[in-house]
Amino acid sequence: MKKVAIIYKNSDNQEVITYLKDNLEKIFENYLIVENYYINELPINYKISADAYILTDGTMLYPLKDKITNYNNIIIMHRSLKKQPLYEISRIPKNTNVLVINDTYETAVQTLCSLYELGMNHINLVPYDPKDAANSKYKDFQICITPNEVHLVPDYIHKIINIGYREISFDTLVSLMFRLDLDFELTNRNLVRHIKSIAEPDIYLHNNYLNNFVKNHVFDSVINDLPTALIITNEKYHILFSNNKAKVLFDIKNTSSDIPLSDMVGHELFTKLKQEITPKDGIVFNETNYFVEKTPIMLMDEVMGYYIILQNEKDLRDIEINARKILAKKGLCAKYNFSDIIHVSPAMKECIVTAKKVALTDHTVLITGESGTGKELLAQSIHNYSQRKNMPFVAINCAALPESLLESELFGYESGSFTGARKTGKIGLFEQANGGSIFLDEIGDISSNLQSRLLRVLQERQIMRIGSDRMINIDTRIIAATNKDLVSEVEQGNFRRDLYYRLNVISICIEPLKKRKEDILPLMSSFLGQKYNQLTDSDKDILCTYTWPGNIRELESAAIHYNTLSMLPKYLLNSPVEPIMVNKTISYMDDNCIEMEILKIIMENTQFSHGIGRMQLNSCLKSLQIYIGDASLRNVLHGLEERNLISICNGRGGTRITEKGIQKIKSS
Ligand SMILES: Nc1ncnc2c1ncn2[C@@H]1O[C@H](COP(=O)(O)OP(=O)(O)OP(=O)(O)O)[C@@H](O)[C@H]1O
Repeated sequence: MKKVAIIYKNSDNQEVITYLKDNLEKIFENYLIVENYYINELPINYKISADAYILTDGTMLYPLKDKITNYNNIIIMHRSLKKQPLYEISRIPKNTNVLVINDTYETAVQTLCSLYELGMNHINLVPYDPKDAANSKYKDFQICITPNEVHLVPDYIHKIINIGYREISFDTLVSLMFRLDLDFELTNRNLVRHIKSIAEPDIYLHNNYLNNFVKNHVFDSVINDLPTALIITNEKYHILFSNNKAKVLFDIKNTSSDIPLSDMVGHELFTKLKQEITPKDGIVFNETNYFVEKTPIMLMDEVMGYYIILQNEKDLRDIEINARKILAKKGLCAKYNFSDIIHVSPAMKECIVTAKKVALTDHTVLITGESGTGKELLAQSIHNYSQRKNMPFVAINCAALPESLLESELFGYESGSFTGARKTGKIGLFEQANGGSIFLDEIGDISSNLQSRLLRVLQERQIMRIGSDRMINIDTRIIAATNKDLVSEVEQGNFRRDLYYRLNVISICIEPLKKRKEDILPLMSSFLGQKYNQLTDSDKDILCTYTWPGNIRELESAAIHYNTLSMLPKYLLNSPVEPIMVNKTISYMDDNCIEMEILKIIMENTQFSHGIGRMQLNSCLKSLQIYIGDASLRNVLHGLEERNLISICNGRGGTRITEKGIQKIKSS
């Protein structure tokens, strides 16, 4: 604890003396004790021993010449007025004569000067001399200002403005704080409180101090409460600062700086930290993984020190999980990963290989495939495999909304831009997905107006809200999907060619389930779990031979049916679309091979006068162990006829090969 001596000329005004002592002790709390000394009472050879001396008047320096041990720590006390009463003084009418009454003429002059310094110069202030109280020159005054010396106010004064005892000025307190090394959080906080109650002419000093206090306070608490350990060292790796996390991690108890870092972190880690560290290098300390970053602190070309950040790998992962939870709550999160895509087929494998490659870039992706083949699943997996995985994933089905609504959903709008628009305006999905990905499902269904707006987004990477004239930059990866044949849509003039080229940067086509039958049973097994073992061979045959027009979505429904009722849906059993299979094994011919086999049989059986009937054709197929139902066969024949490969005659004429059909067989 430090000792401060406040030195007065005499002990006449005990109330002020007590007030100032209390004032000082209140601000510095337990860090100092105050003792009062009065020059007129000091014995001749007495030496005042203290850490700092506060003189209430500069003229006291001379008489104190031999009584003070350390001249460097003398501070002349300045005084300040309280803020509150100044308002009342400012309302006194202009040019009014006002008496300033204090315990002495000198202190009255000091108070008067303080008032003028604070801008109270609209009134005529006159210092009062208590020793000359009878002087008639004071008799005309009706108003007085006094710092708590009400008992000295003469009777003829009508209005007394008591401004209370003057406080110790801010500069006096700051000077004391620095000289005695009392720059602590607590003293600073008390000083800030004190500043707020006093009025001082040097407002810049106040504001500077306050701003610095706020800045330091914020920096301190932010840096100390950081979830990462932070150490600042000098160029010799001596610790200058360590935040709370670093103190706990390395058991840094000594608060004084300049401790060698090696003493705290051990030789092994110190050697690593001294080396060049690439961003996010990993180290192990106390069996925990940390990512380390080391940045030199430069002054001109010289390294002055380093700041080192260590981040617990698990904390990082937790942050990631939390961020995902928040996005998930808002529905802006991709759930699926590539590992969720169940497949064994080479076709799907190839899709995933391509998708993984493209995920690591920011290119636009176009996913095509029939409905329910897993386009959204693939889109989500691409997002989650990309650098953007912790940012939003926004999906929208472009076919589900009318054009105007889709436009406002995608681009957002400014407040009041159309009837029914929200007052606050609305942020569009492109903006919401900023930093992440947007999945535009059923892109083939958007109107020509939206096609041109989308083209602009793809080209400029900027959007403009409806009703706004301001372009907003967006950093959103676009993944589009469609079950339409976009090439033929372009040919028919339904889809802009330029937009198609912009979208079709990398395209991934997911085959329908009927073309990757190997995936059916693994998918079913995953949907059914344990119950899969109850499927009979015949059930499996049915599953594998059905053509699944609804693809995996339909397969999922069939699994739910089986799970609930322990049987496959009836429509599968009685399906008009009969199985097409070879050798009853789970290896299947694709539609093209079957067509070719049928074409060959028709050619072999085409005579001048007649062709081959369906019954005969089917038995020929069976002899080749190709089993195909009548409805399916009719479909295939119809397709071949449409392409002029065969001709079908009614009645006994049967089906015959055409010249084009023969050419097709020859060229196969
Ligand atoms: N390979 C797969 N493994 C596991 N589940 C899958 C697979 N493919 C699709 N699914 C599931 O099938 C359902 C349909 O998939 P998804 O919505 O991704 O298809 P889509 O092609 O986007 O359909 P649409 O074109 O109708 O929007 C989803 O429940 C999805 O999880």
